[in-house]
Amino acid sequence: VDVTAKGMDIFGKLHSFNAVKDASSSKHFLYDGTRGKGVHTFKANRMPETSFILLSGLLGLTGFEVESNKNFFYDPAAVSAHINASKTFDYFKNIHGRNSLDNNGMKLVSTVHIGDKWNNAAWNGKQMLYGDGDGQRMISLSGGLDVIAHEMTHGVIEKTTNLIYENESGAINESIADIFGAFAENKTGEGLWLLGEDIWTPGIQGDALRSMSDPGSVYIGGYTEDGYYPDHYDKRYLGELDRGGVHINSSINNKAAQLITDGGTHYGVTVNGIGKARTEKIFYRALTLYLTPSSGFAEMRQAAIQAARDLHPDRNGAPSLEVQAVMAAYDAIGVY
Ligand SMILES: O=C(NO)[C@]12CC[C@H](CC1)C2
Ligand SMILES: [Zn+2]
Repeated sequence: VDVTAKGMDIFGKLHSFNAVKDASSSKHFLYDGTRGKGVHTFKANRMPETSFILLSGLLGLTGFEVESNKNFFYDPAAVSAHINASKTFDYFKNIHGRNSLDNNGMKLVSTVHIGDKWNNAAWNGKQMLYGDGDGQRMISLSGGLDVIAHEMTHGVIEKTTNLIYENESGAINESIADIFGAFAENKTGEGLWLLGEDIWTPGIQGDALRSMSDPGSVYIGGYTEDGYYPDHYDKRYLGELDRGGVHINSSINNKAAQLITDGGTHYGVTVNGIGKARTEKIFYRALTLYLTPSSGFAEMRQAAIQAARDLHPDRNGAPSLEVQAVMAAYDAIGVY
């Protein structure tokens, strides 16, 4: 039976959400049958992430039902994952008309409390997995809506272009995950362009895992020449660490997306921004119609221009403002 349940998220905020009540045991579970084929959230009781990722990927293991006491749920990490998965489902449905990750209502399965103080989250091809963080570097990653939407976008990418997860195509994969992570979270102000800011270093305010508007403001250590995330194609990481820099070079395309949205001058190139509503449609169309599994930065530029031209045709032979913004943004990050 679909019921409305309540619970606190990891920030102590109270939420009401859909759950189901087992008729016989009258226990409630974190299953929301109102979105696609369902949003179902489990817990792993700190099973090591390596075995969980393997078993869930291979055998579809999902972990244990999260039970409530009457209809109040006392597992904040699970409540956060459940709420944020639902919000991301609604983002793809309402903004892009996409019915879950596969556009066929695919059930959204998440499992929290994976590993012991695991500072990470992952999409394993079947479901979302969340660590609790170590409490210093990160707290439960299910509390970060941008992180959850980032992971779910990996699922969307897999069901559409399936960009190869290494080198340039992997960086575009990561960047698209960041882009829709940011747009689904839809914060106003600086938080919009920060990734993981809600779950990153609880002791320090204002920092984040990555910045899309100012990649070079986040230190990444010895990967790049200056030790900071790159904000230009000429500064890309060319080594083989991080599967050829997928989480490093993604920042270059992230900067292009931020310039297309907000506008700005970058390395002397000025972009006139077109806003979030048009930018997110351009990237969604580029992802679902024009990118291919091996697409790198040059192909990303062409796909975004073509998508922008479809949505905002040339007028009297001149490119629309939206197409001009895309071209200028990719010029600004050195991708021609
Ligand atoms: O970029 C990622 N995965 O590909 C991250 C790294 C930290 C957040 C959770 C997982 C995002
Ligand atoms: Zn990712």
